[in-house]
Amino acid sequence: MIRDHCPMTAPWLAPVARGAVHATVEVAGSKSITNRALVLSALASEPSVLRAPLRSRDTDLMAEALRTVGVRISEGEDGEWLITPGLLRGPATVDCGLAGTVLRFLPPLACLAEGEIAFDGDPRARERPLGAVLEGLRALGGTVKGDSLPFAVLGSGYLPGGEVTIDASASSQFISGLLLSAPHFENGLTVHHEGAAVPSLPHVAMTVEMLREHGVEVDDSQPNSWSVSPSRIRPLDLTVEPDLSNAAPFLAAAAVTGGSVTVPRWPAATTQAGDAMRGILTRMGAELVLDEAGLTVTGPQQLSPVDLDLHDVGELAPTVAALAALAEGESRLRGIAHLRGHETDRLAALRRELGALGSEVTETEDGLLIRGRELHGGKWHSYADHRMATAGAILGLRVPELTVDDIATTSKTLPDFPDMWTNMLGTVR
Ligand SMILES: O=C(O)C1=C[C@@H](OP(=O)(O)O)[C@@H](O)[C@H](O)C1
Ligand SMILES: C=C(OP(=O)(O)O)C(=O)O
Repeated sequence: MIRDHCPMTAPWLAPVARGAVHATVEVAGSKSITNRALVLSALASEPSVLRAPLRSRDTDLMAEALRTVGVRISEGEDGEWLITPGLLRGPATVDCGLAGTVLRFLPPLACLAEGEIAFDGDPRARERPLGAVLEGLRALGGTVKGDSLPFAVLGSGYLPGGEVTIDASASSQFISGLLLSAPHFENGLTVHHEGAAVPSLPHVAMTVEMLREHGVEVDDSQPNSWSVSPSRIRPLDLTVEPDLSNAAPFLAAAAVTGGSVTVPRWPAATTQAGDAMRGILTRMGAELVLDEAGLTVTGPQQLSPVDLDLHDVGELAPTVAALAALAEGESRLRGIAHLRGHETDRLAALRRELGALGSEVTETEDGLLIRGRELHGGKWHSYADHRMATAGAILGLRVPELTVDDIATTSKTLPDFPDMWTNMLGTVR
């Protein structure tokens, strides 16, 4: 039986910054890297070690799902995950929660298991786009009952694989999910995308890089086409980078208060989409330094509006929308129609919630126009969306009497968020 994620009932009064925020904030591991690493470790030829993994609802769901299909995952003394691959088998039930990565990365892996693997998740997960993945798996020789959540994969321990064309314009995770399990498809995989542009391509680049780093040959030399040769996956020994998209609200705190926030261990090179915050904050007038201490952002007196195509980095949109609402002038966020299929319809949610605080927001076909205005307090609804909740917290730094209805929903990727936020504000001056 799949349970709904239980929201915290008491509304959270977002703390107001009484001055410029000055803090160093350690941010936990990347969700995207952790969940890819778990899948690859489950399919690797020998046991793997995952150091500093993200522990959150999304990553715990991924680990639990892999355990239910036969993978051994235990925790070491320093919080590292030790992952021992096993024979993949059903019957099993996978709870996807609201995690796009579990929903899109595990059906291909389930096709490699023997027996029936049933999938379900939160009510909203049933609405998130998925059909192209299941159709693609059928075309590759898999047996799938159903076209969206709940559905079941009837595995025979073997998937022929080969060539398939899908429309991945709703989510890059359709491509990443197929690629991650493809080394174990009998004939490997060539997946072509046909349709409007694939969003979030850095996430596909992350998948390709992690596969290559562990001995898998991937050809991504042609646009909209990816080929994976059948191969063994080398075991992982990986230290997970901090989650740069989760770091974004803390950096935003410096930007909106004219303060200064450092996030240690910011990687010099990365495939994480969150790294794009550097360019975005610079365009909004912040100063950035990347050195041995990490990334330090120092906010300007007044944020400048921006015109941004966020197609590649859509998961940053709620944070950027909060910044735009506090900037002077009109900002335009483009290329993010696919956000309508995220944890909630993020375009509608941002329009509604920012509008309710007095912001002037227009929803366009592929984004938002946001005019910075004096805002007033009110109730900020998070719609079970961790990034809506953190966007509310950013606004609350400058807007008194703003309450976030369900701050606990941040546990999807950042379980300590409320304490981290309050501790950061302990160093206001
Ligand atoms: O593969 C991943 O780890 C992700 C891909 C992106 O999904 P979409 O392509 O659906 O936007 C991103 O928004 C999500 O937060 C994580
Ligand atoms: C879109 C997101 O998550 P998911 O992995 O569930 O798609 C996100 O974290 O912003």
